[in-house]
Amino acid sequence: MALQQDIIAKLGVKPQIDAKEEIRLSVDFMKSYMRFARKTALVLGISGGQDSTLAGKLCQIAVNELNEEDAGNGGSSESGQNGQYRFIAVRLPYGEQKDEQDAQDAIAFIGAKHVYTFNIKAAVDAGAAEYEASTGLKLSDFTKGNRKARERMIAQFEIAGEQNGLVVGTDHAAEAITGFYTKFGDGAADLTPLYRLNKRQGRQLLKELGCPEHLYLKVPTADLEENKPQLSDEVALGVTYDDIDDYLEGKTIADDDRAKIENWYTRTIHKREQPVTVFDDWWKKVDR
Ligand SMILES: NC(=O)c1ccc[n+]([C@@H]2O[C@H](COP(=O)([O-])OP(=O)(O)OC[C@H]3O[C@@H](n4cnc5c(N)ncnc54)[C@H](O)[C@@H]3O)[C@@H](O)[C@H]2O)c1
Ligand SMILES: Nc1ncnc2c1ncn2[C@@H]1O[C@H](COP(=O)(O)O)[C@@H](O)[C@H]1O
Ligand SMILES: O=P(O)(O)OP(=O)(O)O
Ligand SMILES: [Mg+2]
Repeated sequence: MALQQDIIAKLGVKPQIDAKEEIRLSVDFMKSYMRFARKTALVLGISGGQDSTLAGKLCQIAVNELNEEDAGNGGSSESGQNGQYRFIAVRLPYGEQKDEQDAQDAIAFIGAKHVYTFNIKAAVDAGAAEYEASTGLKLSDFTKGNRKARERMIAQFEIAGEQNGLVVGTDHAAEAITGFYTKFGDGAADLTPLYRLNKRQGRQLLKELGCPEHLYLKVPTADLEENKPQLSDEVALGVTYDDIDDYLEGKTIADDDRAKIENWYTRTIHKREQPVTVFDDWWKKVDR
């Protein structure tokens, strides 16, 4: 119980939310951070899944409001340019994506005005071939999957670096607790507006925003492994998001599910920390 309370506090999860208030919190956070950082673009990969649909919609609302506020000030913003704020949605398929239509539906729902398609296949395959040629070893399908997530990260940082932008991440409490993301892949971002929400709270926000049902009821998948196409997160984790969400809301769940979640949490502490230094001792307290 003590660990559960500790995790809930660390991840900042509320047992109940008001969807309108949480939308406002995320939008205002992104607007004020963009003004602080003097950045004019938000960059995010849109996969066709729940999390990027939600984060993308919040980004679009944030830049629309910034542009309206600047126009209302007669264009007398710090930079003096009206309509300067942009949300850049990035499609990042590996070859052809089976659920491409969902990604297009997400972009339509978001109302994204700037969309790039960056096919990561050539870069991923070239890197994988180079690994095999240089080491003489076979690259596993699993590790090649993580390479895909990192290639997506590189593409987004390249766009942000060139276009005065910030990379938005979709990490939220139900992913953070299990460390279910690729370290320095989709785990790498400049700001994470969904942080604190669990999976069902994300769905609540999407409903409030008028999202088509098929996008927020979709089975969550990282879809990184060729040998296991569209493998659901829940199968890979061995625990359901309903159980993870209940746990994060402070409820009592079955002992074996609790044990699985806490085991994922402990094994992945390193992903939620900065790279370890001589000054760190968190790892000395981990019971392995
Ligand atoms: N949200 C999603 O659906 C999503 C997205 C991407 C990836 N994933 C999943 O996340 C998983 C990622 O795989 P992973 O976690 O094996 O790879 P990873 O690359 O994210 O993390 C493993 C790496 O972390 C480092 N590391 C491991 N233990 C460490 C420790 N104790 N201290 C410091 N560094 C350490 C090592 O460099 C190791 O290669 C996969 O199961 C993948 O399917 C899920
Ligand atoms: N195919 C994809 N196209 C664009 N962006 C993608 C794609 N797959 C993943 N992403 C981005 O990565 C995060 C994490 O995805 P998970 O499904 O949680 O692994 C996703 O929100 C997109 O921003
Ligand atoms: O991150 P996304 O958008 O791919 O959502 P999900 O994790 O639900 O697949
Ligand atoms: Mg996904």
